[in-house]
Amino acid sequence: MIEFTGVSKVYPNGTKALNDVNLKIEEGEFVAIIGLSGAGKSTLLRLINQLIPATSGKISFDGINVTTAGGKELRNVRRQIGMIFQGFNIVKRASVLTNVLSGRVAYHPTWKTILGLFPEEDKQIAYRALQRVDILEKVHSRASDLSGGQQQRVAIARALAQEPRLMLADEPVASLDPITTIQVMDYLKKINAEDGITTIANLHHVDLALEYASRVVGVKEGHIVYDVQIKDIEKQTFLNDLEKVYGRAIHNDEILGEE
Ligand SMILES: Nc1ncnc2c1ncn2[C@@H]1O[C@H](COP(=O)(O)OP(=O)(O)OP(=O)(O)O)[C@@H](O)[C@H]1O
Repeated sequence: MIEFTGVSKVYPNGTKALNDVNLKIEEGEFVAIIGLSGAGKSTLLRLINQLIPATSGKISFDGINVTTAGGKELRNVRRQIGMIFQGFNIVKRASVLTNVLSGRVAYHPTWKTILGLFPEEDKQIAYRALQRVDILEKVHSRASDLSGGQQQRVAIARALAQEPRLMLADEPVASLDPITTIQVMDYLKKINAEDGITTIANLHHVDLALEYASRVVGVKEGHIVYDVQIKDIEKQTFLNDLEKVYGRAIHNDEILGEE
């Protein structure tokens, strides 16, 4: 579904964030990207929907070269990719419904969406998306009145309303407490399992990666240094392997479940 071939990213200030990355992700996978702060995880994620452009190499999404796509073709790719951020990125002064309906904008002419003219069918899609994350009762609340975990669920509902085939989650739980973290990860996993939506999540906690992902990819200094299918590995082997990614062993107190 997604293929990186020799992809590098150098930011305008000269920072080499990714260096000759080759990576293939198949439909339906739940991939956790792990690595130290600054390793290049966010860059890797954002290249997929061209939030940032690659410096060299090729990224394809279902055979479409997104690195050269523009206009209609790029819009078509982006429509299929939902995105969730650490800071939720929802419009706080707007209602929950308005936020979720914004996931539908790519399906309509801009002038209609600016005027808030969404067809009834879209509202039904938004209600269903909110139901999936058990927050339908908040549909008319102002987003700013919700807790962080609830706001992230609204963000997931907005991404779902887009009817995506791929979900990119950039540190989706980094701002949440451990209990809310589990809830949000459970929703992402459920959506991946039930809808077959391919999911790629940057995660700071390695035990979340181990528990929720089907595959873990480790990034270090812009290179992919680790790539494992979770079903093929014992927990202790996985923890030992993390030295390749973090440059040192992981201690028990760095694991969420041990906090
Ligand atoms: N817009 C930018 N301009 C210049 N350098 C950048 C920019 N964005 C990221 N970088 C640099 O690129 C490198 C990779 O950053 P990236 O955000 O991809 O890492 P990360 O693994 O996601 O880190 P974190 O876990 O802290 O979010 C870092 O050295 C970072 O400082």
